[in-house]
Amino acid sequence: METKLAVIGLGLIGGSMALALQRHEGVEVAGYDSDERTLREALHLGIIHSTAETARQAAEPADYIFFATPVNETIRLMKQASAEWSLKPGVILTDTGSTKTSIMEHAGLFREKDAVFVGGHPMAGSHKSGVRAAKEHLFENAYYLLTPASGKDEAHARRLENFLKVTKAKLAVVTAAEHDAMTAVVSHFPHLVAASLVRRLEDESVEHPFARELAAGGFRDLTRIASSNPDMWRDITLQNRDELLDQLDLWQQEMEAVRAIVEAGDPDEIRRFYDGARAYRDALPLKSQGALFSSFDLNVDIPDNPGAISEITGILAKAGISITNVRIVESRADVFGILVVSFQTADDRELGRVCLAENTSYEIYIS
Ligand SMILES: NC(=O)C1=CN([C@@H]2O[C@H](COP(=O)(O)OP(=O)(O)OC[C@H]3O[C@@H](n4cnc5c(N)ncnc54)[C@H](O)[C@@H]3O)[C@@H](O)[C@H]2O)C=CC1
Ligand SMILES: O=C(O)C(=O)Cc1ccc(O)cc1
Repeated sequence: METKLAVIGLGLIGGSMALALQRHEGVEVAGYDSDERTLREALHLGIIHSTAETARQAAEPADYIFFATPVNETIRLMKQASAEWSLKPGVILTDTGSTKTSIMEHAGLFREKDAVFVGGHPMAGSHKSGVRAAKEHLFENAYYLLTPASGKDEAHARRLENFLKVTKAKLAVVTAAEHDAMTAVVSHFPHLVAASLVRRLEDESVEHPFARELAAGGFRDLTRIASSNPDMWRDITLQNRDELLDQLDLWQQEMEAVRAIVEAGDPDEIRRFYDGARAYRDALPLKSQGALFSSFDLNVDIPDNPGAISEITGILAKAGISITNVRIVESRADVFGILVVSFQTADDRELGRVCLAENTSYEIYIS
Protein backbone atom coordinates (compact mmCIF):
# COMPACT_ATOMS: atom_id res chain seq x y z
CA MET A 1 0.00 0.00 0.00
CA GLU A 2 1.23 3.47 -0.82
CA THR A 3 2.39 5.72 2.03
CA LYS A 4 2.04 9.42 1.40
CA LEU A 5 4.75 11.67 2.77
CA ALA A 6 4.76 15.47 2.78
CA VAL A 7 8.02 17.36 3.27
CA ILE A 8 7.66 21.08 3.92
CA GLY A 9 11.00 22.87 3.51
CA LEU A 10 13.32 21.18 1.01
CA GLY A 11 16.75 22.40 2.08
CA LEU A 12 19.66 20.33 3.36
CA ILE A 13 17.62 18.45 5.97
CA GLY A 14 14.18 18.22 4.29
CA GLY A 15 15.83 17.21 0.99
CA SER A 16 17.99 14.58 2.69
CA MET A 17 14.99 13.25 4.62
CA ALA A 18 12.91 12.97 1.43
CA LEU A 19 15.73 11.05 -0.26
CA ALA A 20 16.36 8.72 2.68
CA LEU A 21 12.67 7.91 3.17
CA GLN A 22 12.32 6.99 -0.49
CA ARG A 23 14.21 3.82 0.47
CA HIS A 24 10.77 2.59 1.61
CA GLU A 25 8.93 0.81 -1.12
CA GLY A 26 5.71 2.54 -2.14
CA VAL A 27 6.41 5.93 -0.56
CA GLU A 28 5.11 8.88 -2.51
CA VAL A 29 6.77 12.16 -1.56
CA ALA A 30 5.01 15.48 -2.11
CA GLY A 31 7.11 18.54 -1.39
CA TYR A 32 6.60 22.22 -0.74
CA ASP A 33 9.12 25.01 -0.32
CA SER A 34 8.35 28.72 -0.16
CA ASP A 35 11.29 29.26 -2.50
CA GLU A 36 10.09 28.36 -6.01
CA ARG A 37 13.54 27.60 -7.35
CA THR A 38 14.21 25.15 -4.52
CA LEU A 39 10.89 23.43 -5.22
CA ARG A 40 11.67 23.08 -8.93
CA GLU A 41 15.17 21.82 -8.19
CA ALA A 42 13.89 19.26 -5.69
CA LEU A 43 11.61 17.79 -8.35
CA HIS A 44 14.34 17.91 -10.98
CA LEU A 45 16.85 16.15 -8.68
CA GLY A 46 14.35 13.37 -7.85
CA ILE A 47 14.18 14.45 -4.20
CA ILE A 48 10.37 14.60 -4.37
CA HIS A 49 7.85 12.96 -6.65
CA SER A 50 5.47 15.91 -6.91
CA THR A 51 5.34 19.59 -6.03
CA ALA A 52 2.52 21.30 -4.16
CA GLU A 53 1.47 24.93 -4.47
CA THR A 54 1.10 25.34 -0.72
CA ALA A 55 2.22 23.54 2.42
CA ARG A 56 -1.42 22.71 3.05
CA GLN A 57 -1.83 21.06 -0.36
CA ALA A 58 1.18 18.82 0.26
CA ALA A 59 0.08 17.99 3.81
CA GLU A 60 -3.66 17.25 3.61
CA PRO A 61 -3.46 13.84 1.87
CA ALA A 62 -0.32 12.76 3.78
CA ASP A 63 0.21 9.93 6.29
CA TYR A 64 3.43 11.58 7.56
CA ILE A 65 4.16 15.31 7.50
CA PHE A 66 7.71 16.58 8.05
CA PHE A 67 8.38 20.25 8.77
CA ALA A 68 12.03 20.89 7.84
CA THR A 69 11.87 24.67 7.99
CA PRO A 70 13.71 27.14 10.28
CA VAL A 71 12.28 26.61 13.77
CA ASN A 72 10.27 29.83 14.07
CA GLU A 73 8.69 29.09 10.71
CA THR A 74 7.84 25.56 11.91
CA ILE A 75 5.82 26.97 14.81
CA ARG A 76 3.97 29.30 12.47
CA LEU A 77 3.13 26.36 10.19
CA MET A 78 2.03 24.20 13.16
CA LYS A 79 -0.44 26.91 14.20
CA GLN A 80 -1.78 27.12 10.67
CA ALA A 81 -2.00 23.34 10.26
CA SER A 82 -3.90 22.82 13.51
CA ALA A 83 -6.31 25.69 12.89
CA GLU A 84 -6.99 25.49 9.16
CA TRP A 85 -5.86 22.26 7.47
CA SER A 86 -8.04 19.15 7.01
CA LEU A 87 -5.57 16.50 8.02
CA LYS A 88 -5.90 12.78 7.27
CA PRO A 89 -7.12 10.88 10.39
CA GLY A 90 -4.20 9.19 12.19
CA VAL A 91 -1.57 11.36 10.52
CA ILE A 92 1.78 11.80 12.27
CA LEU A 93 3.31 15.25 12.08
CA THR A 94 6.93 15.75 12.97
CA ASP A 95 9.76 18.24 12.48
CA THR A 96 13.53 18.27 12.14
CA GLY A 97 14.21 21.43 14.14
CA SER A 98 17.33 21.94 16.25
CA THR A 99 15.27 23.10 19.25
CA LYS A 100 12.41 21.29 20.90
CA THR A 101 10.86 23.06 23.93
CA SER A 102 9.02 25.85 22.09
CA ILE A 103 7.97 23.49 19.32
CA MET A 104 6.64 20.90 21.77
CA GLU A 105 4.66 23.64 23.55
CA HIS A 106 2.59 23.74 20.36
CA ALA A 107 2.26 19.95 19.89
CA GLY A 108 -0.95 19.95 21.95
CA LEU A 109 -2.65 21.98 19.21
CA PHE A 110 -3.22 18.73 17.30
CA ARG A 111 -4.78 16.84 20.22
CA GLU A 112 -8.38 17.33 19.07
CA LYS A 113 -7.68 16.55 15.44
CA ASP A 114 -6.99 12.78 15.43
CA ALA A 115 -3.44 13.78 14.57
CA VAL A 116 -0.27 13.55 16.63
CA PHE A 117 2.80 15.73 16.60
CA VAL A 118 6.04 13.97 17.64
CA GLY A 119 9.09 16.25 17.76
CA GLY A 120 12.25 15.12 16.01
CA HIS A 121 15.84 16.24 15.54
CA PRO A 122 18.23 14.38 13.27
CA MET A 123 21.59 15.41 14.71
CA ALA A 124 23.53 15.41 11.49
CA GLY A 125 24.12 18.12 9.03
CA SER A 126 26.73 20.67 8.20
CA HIS A 127 27.35 24.37 7.83
CA LYS A 128 26.02 24.00 4.28
CA SER A 129 22.38 24.58 3.49
CA GLY A 130 20.00 24.31 0.57
CA VAL A 131 18.54 21.58 -1.57
CA ARG A 132 21.74 20.97 -3.54
CA ALA A 133 23.55 19.88 -0.39
CA ALA A 134 20.90 17.17 0.33
CA LYS A 135 22.23 13.63 0.60
CA GLU A 136 20.46 10.32 1.07
CA HIS A 137 23.19 9.16 3.49
CA LEU A 138 23.18 12.23 5.71
CA PHE A 139 21.61 10.61 8.77
CA GLU A 140 23.44 7.28 8.77
CA ASN A 141 24.97 6.60 12.20
CA ALA A 142 23.85 9.97 13.49
CA TYR A 143 21.69 10.31 16.58
CA TYR A 144 18.08 11.14 15.79
CA LEU A 145 16.29 12.39 18.89
CA LEU A 146 12.52 12.10 19.23
CA THR A 147 10.45 14.03 21.75
CA PRO A 148 6.91 12.62 22.09
CA ALA A 149 4.70 14.95 24.13
CA SER A 150 3.36 12.41 26.62
CA GLY A 151 3.11 8.71 27.45
CA LYS A 152 0.01 8.57 25.27
CA ASP A 153 2.03 9.64 22.26
CA GLU A 154 4.67 6.96 22.72
CA ALA A 155 2.84 4.45 20.52
CA HIS A 156 2.86 7.05 17.76
CA ALA A 157 6.53 7.73 18.44
CA ARG A 158 7.18 4.01 17.90
CA ARG A 159 5.32 4.13 14.59
CA LEU A 160 7.44 7.11 13.56
CA GLU A 161 10.59 5.31 14.76
CA ASN A 162 9.74 2.36 12.52
CA PHE A 163 9.20 4.68 9.59
CA LEU A 164 12.55 6.40 10.26
CA LYS A 165 14.61 3.21 10.56
CA VAL A 166 15.51 3.31 6.84
CA THR A 167 17.52 6.48 7.47
CA LYS A 168 19.94 4.24 9.46
CA ALA A 169 20.08 6.88 12.17
CA LYS A 170 20.35 5.95 15.85
CA LEU A 171 16.94 6.78 17.25
CA ALA A 172 16.56 7.84 20.88
CA VAL A 173 13.68 9.31 22.89
CA VAL A 174 14.32 12.25 25.25
CA THR A 175 12.19 15.02 26.74
CA ALA A 176 12.16 18.41 25.05
CA ALA A 177 13.84 19.98 28.10
CA GLU A 178 16.64 17.38 28.12
CA HIS A 179 17.06 17.89 24.40
CA ASP A 180 17.47 21.66 24.65
CA ALA A 181 19.85 21.47 27.61
CA MET A 182 22.13 18.95 25.86
CA THR A 183 22.09 20.53 22.41
CA ALA A 184 22.83 23.92 23.97
CA VAL A 185 26.16 22.50 25.17
CA VAL A 186 27.21 20.38 22.18
CA SER A 187 25.79 22.44 19.33
CA HIS A 188 24.10 25.78 19.97
CA PHE A 189 26.67 27.32 22.30
CA PRO A 190 29.64 26.20 20.15
CA HIS A 191 28.01 28.07 17.25
CA LEU A 192 27.96 31.25 19.35
CA VAL A 193 31.60 30.75 20.35
CA ALA A 194 32.71 30.00 16.77
CA ALA A 195 31.02 33.17 15.52
CA SER A 196 32.63 35.16 18.35
CA LEU A 197 36.10 33.82 17.57
CA VAL A 198 35.71 34.92 13.96
CA ARG A 199 34.51 38.36 15.05
CA ARG A 200 37.54 38.61 17.39
CA LEU A 201 39.83 37.91 14.41
CA GLU A 202 38.01 40.54 12.38
CA ASP A 203 38.62 43.14 15.12
CA GLU A 204 42.25 42.09 15.50
CA SER A 205 42.80 42.39 11.75
CA VAL A 206 42.27 46.16 11.96
CA GLU A 207 45.55 46.50 13.83
CA HIS A 208 47.24 43.39 12.37
CA PRO A 209 45.88 42.76 8.85
CA PHE A 210 48.36 39.91 8.41
CA ALA A 211 46.57 37.94 11.18
CA ARG A 212 43.82 36.77 8.83
CA GLU A 213 46.42 35.23 6.53
CA LEU A 214 47.67 33.20 9.47
CA ALA A 215 44.24 31.88 10.37
CA ALA A 216 44.80 28.32 9.23
CA GLY A 217 44.59 24.81 10.70
CA GLY A 218 43.17 24.94 14.19
CA PHE A 219 41.38 28.25 13.73
CA ARG A 220 39.63 27.07 10.60
CA ASP A 221 38.70 23.72 12.20
CA LEU A 222 37.31 25.42 15.25
CA THR A 223 35.31 28.01 13.34
CA ARG A 224 33.94 25.96 10.41
CA ILE A 225 30.44 26.17 11.89
CA ALA A 226 30.59 29.98 11.83
CA SER A 227 29.85 29.58 8.09
CA SER A 228 26.34 28.27 8.89
CA ASN A 229 23.06 29.81 7.74
CA PRO A 230 22.45 32.96 9.87
CA ASP A 231 18.63 32.81 9.53
CA MET A 232 18.54 29.28 10.89
CA TRP A 233 20.86 30.16 13.79
CA ARG A 234 18.92 33.32 14.62
CA ASP A 235 15.81 31.18 15.14
CA ILE A 236 17.67 28.53 17.17
CA THR A 237 19.24 31.21 19.39
CA LEU A 238 15.85 32.83 20.02
CA GLN A 239 14.15 29.51 20.83
CA ASN A 240 16.89 28.22 23.13
CA ARG A 241 17.65 31.59 24.68
CA ASP A 242 17.38 30.56 28.34
CA GLU A 243 19.74 27.62 27.97
CA LEU A 244 22.16 29.79 26.01
CA LEU A 245 22.11 32.47 28.69
CA ASP A 246 22.98 29.79 31.28
CA GLN A 247 25.80 28.55 29.05
CA LEU A 248 27.11 32.11 28.65
CA ASP A 249 27.20 32.52 32.45
CA LEU A 250 29.01 29.20 32.88
CA TRP A 251 31.42 30.10 30.08
CA GLN A 252 32.21 33.42 31.74
CA GLN A 253 33.02 31.49 34.94
CA GLU A 254 35.19 29.11 32.91
CA MET A 255 37.01 32.04 31.28
CA GLU A 256 37.60 33.62 34.71
CA ALA A 257 39.17 30.34 35.87
CA VAL A 258 41.29 30.14 32.72
CA ARG A 259 42.33 33.75 33.20
CA ALA A 260 43.44 33.00 36.75
CA ILE A 261 45.53 30.03 35.56
CA VAL A 262 47.22 32.11 32.86
CA GLU A 263 47.80 35.01 35.25
CA ALA A 264 49.33 32.77 37.93
CA GLY A 265 51.80 31.50 35.31
CA ASP A 266 52.34 28.11 37.00
CA PRO A 267 53.63 25.79 34.23
CA ASP A 268 52.29 22.62 35.92
CA GLU A 269 48.86 24.09 36.35
CA ILE A 270 48.77 25.28 32.72
CA ARG A 271 49.80 21.82 31.54
CA ARG A 272 47.13 20.19 33.76
CA PHE A 273 44.53 22.46 32.15
CA TYR A 274 45.42 21.34 28.62
CA ASP A 275 45.95 17.73 29.64
CA GLY A 276 42.51 17.49 31.27
CA ALA A 277 40.83 18.85 28.17
CA ARG A 278 42.82 16.56 25.87
CA ALA A 279 42.00 13.45 27.93
CA TYR A 280 38.27 14.23 27.94
CA ARG A 281 38.17 15.12 24.26
CA ASP A 282 40.12 12.03 23.20
CA ALA A 283 37.65 9.86 25.11
CA LEU A 284 34.61 11.29 23.30
CA PRO A 285 32.75 8.66 21.24
CA LEU A 286 33.92 8.94 17.66
CA LYS A 287 31.77 6.26 16.09
CA SER A 288 28.67 8.36 16.25
CA GLN A 289 28.08 11.17 13.83
CA GLY A 290 26.98 13.62 16.50
CA ALA A 291 26.25 17.27 15.95
CA LEU A 292 29.89 18.18 15.87
CA PHE A 293 31.03 15.33 13.66
CA SER A 294 29.49 15.73 10.26
CA SER A 295 31.76 13.54 8.18
CA PHE A 296 33.86 10.41 8.36
CA ASP A 297 37.49 11.46 8.16
CA LEU A 298 40.68 9.60 7.44
CA ASN A 299 44.02 11.22 8.21
CA VAL A 300 46.89 10.46 5.87
CA ASP A 301 50.46 11.56 6.59
CA ILE A 302 51.76 12.77 3.25
CA PRO A 303 54.88 14.60 2.16
CA ASP A 304 54.27 18.27 1.51
CA ASN A 305 53.96 18.27 -2.25
CA PRO A 306 50.96 18.62 -4.58
CA GLY A 307 51.68 15.26 -6.24
CA ALA A 308 50.87 13.43 -3.02
CA ILE A 309 47.33 14.84 -2.88
CA SER A 310 46.52 13.84 -6.43
CA GLU A 311 48.08 10.43 -5.81
CA ILE A 312 45.66 9.80 -2.91
CA THR A 313 42.56 11.16 -4.66
CA GLY A 314 43.53 9.27 -7.82
CA ILE A 315 43.79 5.93 -5.99
CA LEU A 316 40.39 6.44 -4.36
CA ALA A 317 38.77 7.54 -7.63
CA LYS A 318 40.18 4.50 -9.45
CA ALA A 319 38.66 2.25 -6.79
CA GLY A 320 35.29 4.03 -7.19
CA ILE A 321 35.24 5.27 -3.57
CA SER A 322 33.58 8.69 -3.34
CA ILE A 323 34.99 11.36 -1.10
CA THR A 324 33.25 14.51 0.06
CA ASN A 325 36.25 16.69 0.90
CA VAL A 326 40.03 16.86 1.17
CA ARG A 327 42.06 19.36 3.14
CA ILE A 328 45.47 19.75 4.72
CA VAL A 329 45.48 20.62 8.40
CA GLU A 330 49.18 21.10 8.82
CA SER A 331 51.59 21.84 6.03
CA ARG A 332 55.17 23.00 6.38
CA ALA A 333 58.01 22.62 3.91
CA ASP A 334 60.08 19.47 4.33
CA VAL A 335 57.87 17.85 6.93
CA PHE A 336 54.88 15.60 6.61
CA GLY A 337 51.48 17.27 6.46
CA ILE A 338 48.19 15.68 7.38
CA LEU A 339 45.75 15.22 4.57
CA VAL A 340 42.22 14.84 5.89
CA VAL A 341 40.02 12.92 3.47
CA SER A 342 36.28 12.98 4.26
CA PHE A 343 33.87 10.25 3.27
CA GLN A 344 30.09 10.08 3.29
CA THR A 345 29.76 6.92 5.38
CA ALA A 346 31.80 4.83 7.81
CA ASP A 347 31.78 2.00 5.25
CA ASP A 348 33.28 4.23 2.56
CA ARG A 349 35.96 5.37 5.01
CA GLU A 350 36.88 1.76 5.80
CA LEU A 351 37.06 0.91 2.08
CA GLY A 352 39.25 3.99 1.60
CA ARG A 353 41.52 3.01 4.49
CA VAL A 354 42.07 -0.51 3.17
CA CYS A 355 42.59 0.71 -0.40
CA LEU A 356 45.18 3.35 0.60
CA ALA A 357 46.98 0.92 2.91
CA GLU A 358 47.31 -1.52 -0.01
CA ASN A 359 48.46 1.07 -2.52
CA THR A 360 50.67 3.48 -0.53
CA SER A 361 53.17 3.37 2.30
CA TYR A 362 51.80 6.47 4.05
CA GLU A 363 50.68 6.26 7.64
CA ILE A 364 46.88 6.31 7.79
CA TYR A 365 44.78 6.79 10.87
CA ILE A 366 41.32 7.78 12.13
CA SER A 367 41.67 10.66 14.60
N1 LIG B 1 21.65 22.42 8.88
C1 LIG B 1 21.82 21.46 9.74
O1 LIG B 1 22.94 20.97 9.87
C2 LIG B 1 20.67 20.97 10.57
C3 LIG B 1 19.47 21.65 10.61
N2 LIG B 1 18.43 21.18 11.37
C4 LIG B 1 17.14 21.87 11.41
O2 LIG B 1 16.39 21.48 10.26
C5 LIG B 1 15.63 22.59 9.76
C6 LIG B 1 16.03 22.87 8.32
O3 LIG B 1 17.39 23.20 8.26
P1 LIG B 1 18.20 23.15 6.87
O4 LIG B 1 17.63 22.13 5.98
O5 LIG B 1 19.63 23.10 7.23
O6 LIG B 1 17.89 24.59 6.30
P2 LIG B 1 17.91 25.07 4.77
O7 LIG B 1 18.09 26.53 4.80
O8 LIG B 1 18.87 24.23 3.97
O9 LIG B 1 16.43 24.70 4.29
C7 LIG B 1 15.28 25.28 4.82
C8 LIG B 1 14.28 25.38 3.69
O10 LIG B 1 13.02 25.80 4.23
C9 LIG B 1 12.43 26.67 3.29
N3 LIG B 1 11.40 27.45 3.98
C10 LIG B 1 11.55 28.48 4.83
N4 LIG B 1 10.34 28.90 5.27
C11 LIG B 1 9.42 28.10 4.68
C12 LIG B 1 7.99 28.02 4.73
N5 LIG B 1 7.28 28.83 5.47
N6 LIG B 1 7.38 27.07 3.99
C13 LIG B 1 8.10 26.23 3.21
N7 LIG B 1 9.43 26.26 3.12
C14 LIG B 1 10.09 27.18 3.85
C15 LIG B 1 13.57 27.45 2.73
O11 LIG B 1 13.25 28.05 1.47
C16 LIG B 1 14.65 26.37 2.61
O12 LIG B 1 14.64 25.75 1.34
C17 LIG B 1 15.89 23.75 10.72
O13 LIG B 1 14.85 23.78 11.65
C18 LIG B 1 17.19 23.39 11.41
O14 LIG B 1 17.23 23.91 12.72
C19 LIG B 1 18.53 19.99 12.05
C20 LIG B 1 19.69 19.27 12.01
C21 LIG B 1 20.87 19.73 11.30
O1 LIG C 1 28.11 21.54 10.95
C1 LIG C 1 28.04 20.97 12.03
O2 LIG C 1 28.98 20.31 12.53
C2 LIG C 1 26.79 21.06 12.80
O3 LIG C 1 26.79 21.49 13.91
C3 LIG C 1 25.58 20.57 12.09
C4 LIG C 1 24.31 20.67 12.86
C5 LIG C 1 23.59 21.85 12.87
C6 LIG C 1 22.40 21.93 13.54
C7 LIG C 1 21.92 20.84 14.21
O4 LIG C 1 20.77 20.93 14.86
C8 LIG C 1 22.61 19.63 14.20
C9 LIG C 1 23.81 19.56 13.52
